[in-house]
Amino acid sequence: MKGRRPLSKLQLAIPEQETPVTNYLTASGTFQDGDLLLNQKGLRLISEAGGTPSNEPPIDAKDLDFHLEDFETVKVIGKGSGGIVQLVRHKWTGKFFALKGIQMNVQEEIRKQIVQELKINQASQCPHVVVCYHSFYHNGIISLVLEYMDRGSLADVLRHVKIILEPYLAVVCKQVLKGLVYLHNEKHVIHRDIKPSNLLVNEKGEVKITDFGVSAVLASSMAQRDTFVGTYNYMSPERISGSSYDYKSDIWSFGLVILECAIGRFPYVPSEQEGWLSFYELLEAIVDQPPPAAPTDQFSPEFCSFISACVQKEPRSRMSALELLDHPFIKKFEDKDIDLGILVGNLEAPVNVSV
Ligand SMILES: Nc1ncnc2c1ncn2[C@@H]1O[C@H](COP(=O)(O)OP(=O)(O)OP(=O)(O)O)[C@@H](O)[C@H]1O
Repeated sequence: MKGRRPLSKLQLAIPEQETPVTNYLTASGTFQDGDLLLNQKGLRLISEAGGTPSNEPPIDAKDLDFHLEDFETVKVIGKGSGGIVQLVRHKWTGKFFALKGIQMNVQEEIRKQIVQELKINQASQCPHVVVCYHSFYHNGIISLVLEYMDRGSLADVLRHVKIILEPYLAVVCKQVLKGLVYLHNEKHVIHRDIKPSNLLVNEKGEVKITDFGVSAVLASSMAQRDTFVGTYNYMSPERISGSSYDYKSDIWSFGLVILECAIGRFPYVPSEQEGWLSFYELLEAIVDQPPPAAPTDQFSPEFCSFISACVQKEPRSRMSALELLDHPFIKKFEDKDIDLGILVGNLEAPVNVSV
């Protein structure tokens, strides 16, 4: 197949920003948008009614101790389309965090959504969603202080282990589904960018969803304008074809990710073929072809049925995250005491530090 591009390069650049970021800066360099103030000292909400800074910031008092200068860089641990992710150490507490920097040269509409999502992010309290402890805005870059996940992402894990066996996958699925139930049923947000690099793992074997804030918003803006940054690979048929979509769109992406973990390759690339697919080939495959399935001769009926329940082309036919938690595939391994820590424990941590 000629003229094909690697899957990882299926990206479009963000167009020039329409409104310069400086338009949103106060004289002191603080970023202000409606009821939100963001500067080097962190995020504050201004009371909706009075328009003056609230006496009660929505974040814990302890978070106010976070200043960018209080972090020292240990090393760069990842690179995304929006910027780099560094492992940093908080000088006063000695604790390690992942500091993710995102360039703010985006259009006003997207910037507004980012700001909105940051509020949701800071309030998030679920053991299966990566905690965002704090956010800074400085010199055109938004920095997020995230919980450090010392085994990286599922994409990193897959690079080492190639495939993940069903018992371990069931444990991964259960945790991701709990995170999705939290996002869908409690926070009422669609993640929009479920993919292997957004599912993070730590040494304890905990799996957590990340990036439901900024990157998800960048991705979601594609439906409204041509500013999509990221990958189309895991997009549901309704979403990639520009139709309206809901929480079930995340379930499609989740099913595709889990199938990829099981078979060791992106499901839309046949095994005999190189990992290359143009955007239009991918679009055609996702929209016009039958959904991918787990090979019945290699996987249990429960697993095949689980994948099928996720990757139904008709969103209404897909199970919800809550329903999937009760699926026989999840139930099958529930009392087996499977420790994912054993699978990821042997993998190299991005750096040799204990958190
Ligand atoms: N909280 C974290 N703890 C540990 N590693 C992380 C953390 N967040 C991100 N990483 C690492 O950094 C990498 C890059 O993350 P980032 O979210 O910037 O981009 P991405 O999801 O890979 O791609 P894109 O920007 O296109 O969504 C991840 O794949 C992961 O390996």
